[in-house]
Amino acid sequence: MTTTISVIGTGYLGATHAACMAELGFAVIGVDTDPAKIADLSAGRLPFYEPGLPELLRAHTDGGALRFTTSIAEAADADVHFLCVGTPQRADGLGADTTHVRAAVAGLVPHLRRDALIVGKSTVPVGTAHELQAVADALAPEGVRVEIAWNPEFLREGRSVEDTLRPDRLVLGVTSEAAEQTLRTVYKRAIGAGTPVVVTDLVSAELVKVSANAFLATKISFINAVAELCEATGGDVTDVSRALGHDARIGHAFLKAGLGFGGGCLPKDIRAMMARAGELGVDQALTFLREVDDINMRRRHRVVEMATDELGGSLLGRRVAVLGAAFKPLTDDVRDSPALNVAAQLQLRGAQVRVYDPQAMDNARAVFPTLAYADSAADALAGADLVLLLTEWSEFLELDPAQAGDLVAQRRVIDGRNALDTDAWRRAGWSYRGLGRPRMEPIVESAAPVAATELELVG
Ligand SMILES: NC(=O)c1ccc[n+]([C@@H]2O[C@H](COP(=O)([O-])OP(=O)(O)OC[C@H]3O[C@@H](n4cnc5c(N)ncnc54)[C@H](O)[C@@H]3O)[C@@H](O)[C@H]2O)c1
Ligand SMILES: O=c1ccn([C@@H]2O[C@H](COP(=O)(O)OP(=O)(O)O[C@H]3O[C@H](CO)[C@@H](O)[C@H](O)[C@H]3O)[C@@H](O)[C@H]2O)c(=O)[nH]1
Repeated sequence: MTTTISVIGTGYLGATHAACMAELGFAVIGVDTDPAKIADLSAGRLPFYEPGLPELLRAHTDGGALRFTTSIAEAADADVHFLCVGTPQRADGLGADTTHVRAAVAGLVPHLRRDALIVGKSTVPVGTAHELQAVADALAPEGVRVEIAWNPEFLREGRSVEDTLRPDRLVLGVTSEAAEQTLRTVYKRAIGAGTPVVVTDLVSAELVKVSANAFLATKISFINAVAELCEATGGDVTDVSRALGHDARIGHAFLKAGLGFGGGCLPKDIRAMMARAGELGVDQALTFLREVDDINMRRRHRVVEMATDELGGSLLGRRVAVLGAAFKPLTDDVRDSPALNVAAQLQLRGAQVRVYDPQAMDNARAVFPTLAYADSAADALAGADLVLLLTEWSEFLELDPAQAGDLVAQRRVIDGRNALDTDAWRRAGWSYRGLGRPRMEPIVESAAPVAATELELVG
């Protein structure tokens, strides 16, 4: 008999998980409270940009292994239920809003007709799984036993299919041997021979997830703090980072200095972790995360300062091309996007900003409708006094600096991601500023190289 899986919440995480579970051979039902999202997914249309996912979605909705509904009752007969609903930052503070995970469990459990395993994948404050178990126990129909497990998700947007089908580790927070075996069976086709599986309790599983994101955020802010030092001293953070990364104990990953981290996860998760530590009376353990957050936000202000400085002290009426709106390349996600934050700050200070992003234009318009948007990179560059690269899409890294130079009013670029080929841009007559790097002037090629014989004569 085919195992049936339900996936509750079909956003970036849930839609990916549902399609990948169908790819692994299960019958999958995806449930979401958003009817527009469900209409799109049911028709095989992915309502966001994620490489490789549209093909999986289309294949399995067409093939019948994957279907979607707004009715949680229809999920009741599944063998395993994955919780993938949002846990956004609470409007009234820094903690995570767990309303949706509670609502999902409270919505599902009364419909269950047999024992069930509900597996949390959302990122939650430590202790949530135990609270959900209490909710489930209170609402379970007579004779039905519901077990909550926690299986945190580590996928990265832009690589979510690969990360789901070939995870670098699995964390199974369980309270019974049976739950562990069920999850091992579900993931059997995804885990290669050497994939580590860490089996642990609910609390530790919840903690792994927030700790992983806090560590990644700390690594980025560490190198961005070094960038601040470089800016004060004339050092080049890209060289410092490269040299640091060669130490195998440190590594190159997540050591790229620039505009810092954004997105729907890292910023909210470090704030939620601090808030939870406060609630638990151990806030001192995580006060350093306040610094991590502050360093990160300072980078955004620094780019605005640099832009003002480049334009002689005032942004008023100056034309600024902003390349990038998504929080990173390969996604259309603009949640807490550093690029959009900078674009909005520039506009507030009187600049005429034109933003272009290859995938995130609709989402950007929805969040910042008053910003001006260009139809293409070339359109954004036309007549610009200053160019800002804020999301390192390959389309921008592949721009021909000479052709780009013909479009702008002034050949000045600020590379907020330290990603451009500096020499190529400088040789095309651009002045270049990166973050945590010295200002670089255009390279003027000398017209006639000195002949070797002349050098010998001088020697
Ligand atoms: N996006 C990622 O890369 C990623 C990776 C790992 C973990 N996570 C975590 O996964 C969770 C979801 O993140 P996301 O980025 O997919 O968010 P999202 O906002 O894209 O999706 C959440 C979905 O849940 C739906 N929803 C809310 N309440 C519901 C309910 N009661 N029943 C059914 N559906 C409901 C919403 O309509 C929405 O479609 C968060 O906890 C996040 O921290 C996200
Ligand atoms: O050296 C680096 C690496 C990343 N970033 C920035 O950090 C942010 C986050 O990047 P990334 O972690 O790749 O994006 P997410 O898709 O948000 O993934 C993170 O958040 C997910 C949700 O919790 C987790 O599942 C992933 O493991 C975790 O990497 C982006 O703004 C990047 O531009 C840097 O500034 N420097």
